[in-house]
Amino acid sequence: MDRKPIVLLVDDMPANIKILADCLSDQYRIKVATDGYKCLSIANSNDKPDLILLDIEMPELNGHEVCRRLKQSVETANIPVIFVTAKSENRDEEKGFKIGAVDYITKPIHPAIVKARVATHIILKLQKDELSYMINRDQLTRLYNRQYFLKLAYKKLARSIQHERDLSIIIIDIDDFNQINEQYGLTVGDNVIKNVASILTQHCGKEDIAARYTGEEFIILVEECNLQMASDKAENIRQSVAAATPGGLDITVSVGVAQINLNSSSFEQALKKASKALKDSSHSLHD
Ligand SMILES: Nc1nc2c(ncn2[C@@H]2O[C@H](COP(=O)(O)OP(=O)(O)OP(=O)(O)O)[C@@H](O)[C@H]2O)c(=O)[nH]1
Repeated sequence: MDRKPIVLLVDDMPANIKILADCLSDQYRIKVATDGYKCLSIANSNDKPDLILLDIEMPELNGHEVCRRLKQSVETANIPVIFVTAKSENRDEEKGFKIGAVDYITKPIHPAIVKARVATHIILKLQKDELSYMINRDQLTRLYNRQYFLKLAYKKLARSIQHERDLSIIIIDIDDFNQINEQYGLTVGDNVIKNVASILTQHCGKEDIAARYTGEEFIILVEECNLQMASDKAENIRQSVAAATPGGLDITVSVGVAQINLNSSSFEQALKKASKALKDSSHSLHD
């Protein structure tokens, strides 16, 4: 773990925040919010907390409402919330869990208990993050795997339809890859795949989604990109791979491109089109 986990402390009383921060600042990076809106804004930022300690009774937006909103949004639903509150009745605690909290700490604060509970939930959160990273990625290249790519692609497609933004796909296939394996062995083959993945990542913008689609085939979903732009990008990738001699070998890739018709065609149709374009281009390569 190369970064300190982030704990967000939310309480309208600065004195309470100070007590919690004194318990936790040795081990965690601390962020603070003195109202519910600030908490939601930090939780939705790029530098998200790994855990939120949330007071319940706050003016304007109370802790229950904040927790509900956090759990309703896909952006923030997986951030664990612990209520830290003076409300100590069993039914209060039960309500906290029903809303989606993972734990419930009652005031007055006992530093050792806060530390222990925070440690437990931080470990669980980090393990969960690691697990979902592994589930969604291809182990060799660290690109997204096909299943996760398709999940993200459908979301992106819906967004592109909503905002009427062009969307294109590029398929990239390493030529004669079977021969590389047979001639140089699987380890060299693996390195070639890794190198090609890294080259195409260099051509991807922040909003592009790149994945390992099959063994020696990659796919990129490019947002705000029409057919011509996608073709240019694909050609740049093709030339970069040819120039890079991945693993010391003269590797070439074939590319296929398709723009998704947001009005009529489906994602699957665009995939078929791109695959056909890829086949046509690799046939012409071998003709
Ligand atoms: N080294 C290595 N080989 C893999 C991996 N995944 C799949 N392969 C191999 O990649 C090869 C792909 O073979 P083909 O689909 O015939 O690909 P090709 O030789 O490029 O043929 P075309 O796609 O028709 O141009 C198969 O032999 C797979 O066993 C991997 O992770 N590492």
